[in-house]
Amino acid sequence: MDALIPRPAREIAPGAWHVPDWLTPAQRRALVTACRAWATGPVPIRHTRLPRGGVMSVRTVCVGWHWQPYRYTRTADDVNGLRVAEFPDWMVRLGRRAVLAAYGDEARAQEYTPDTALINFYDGQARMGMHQDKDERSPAPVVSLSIGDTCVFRVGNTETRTRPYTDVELCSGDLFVLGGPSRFAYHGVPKVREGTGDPDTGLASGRLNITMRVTGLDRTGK
Ligand SMILES: O=C(O)CCC(=O)C(=O)O
Ligand SMILES: [Fe+2]
Repeated sequence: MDALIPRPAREIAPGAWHVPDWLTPAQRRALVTACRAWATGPVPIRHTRLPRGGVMSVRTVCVGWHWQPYRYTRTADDVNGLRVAEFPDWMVRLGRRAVLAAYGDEARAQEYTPDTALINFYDGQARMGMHQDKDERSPAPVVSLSIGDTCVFRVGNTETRTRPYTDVELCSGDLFVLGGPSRFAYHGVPKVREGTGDPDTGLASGRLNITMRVTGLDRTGK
């Protein structure tokens, strides 16, 4: 994003924080490399199939727990039946730093222990409709990291998928945290601005989004 236009950190709705340019260029590159490896296996990245027969336009691969509409399991039963990659400790630490950056609360950051990440890849045509992240049994924040093409991220309210909502431009390196009263707010991605990313990240085109979450499930999935 144009460094001449300052983009201060901003609370978009109560508990919903946008922290522009949070990831360093080195972190962006490292995340692209890690996500590229996860995309190949043990469970390959795929368009998630929806129960009523459609497919999502984004491609998704998960670590820690596998998400399929609308639950988490350890094995990717709707893909190849294999167990997903372990959630790495470095990602727990990154999630804690993200919570600290959003809320400035060291204790809240230290107790944050994400155990799953959904990694979404958007080409220029991909979108995500308004939805709530509600398959987790924990009110802990969702930490979202964006790399590559800029998108329009729509942050709504907890009651309806319609207005009132606020549109935010998420650029490469931006952090967004949905927590507190906005943890279960509707949100979506109505548009990706094709060709706006920085190839130095290692991503030649498209948009990568990583959301870390706390499933609230124990090891057996209960
Ligand atoms: O791509 C984004 O910024 C949001 C992704 C999202 O809402 C999700 O994976 O649940
Ligand atoms: Fe979401």
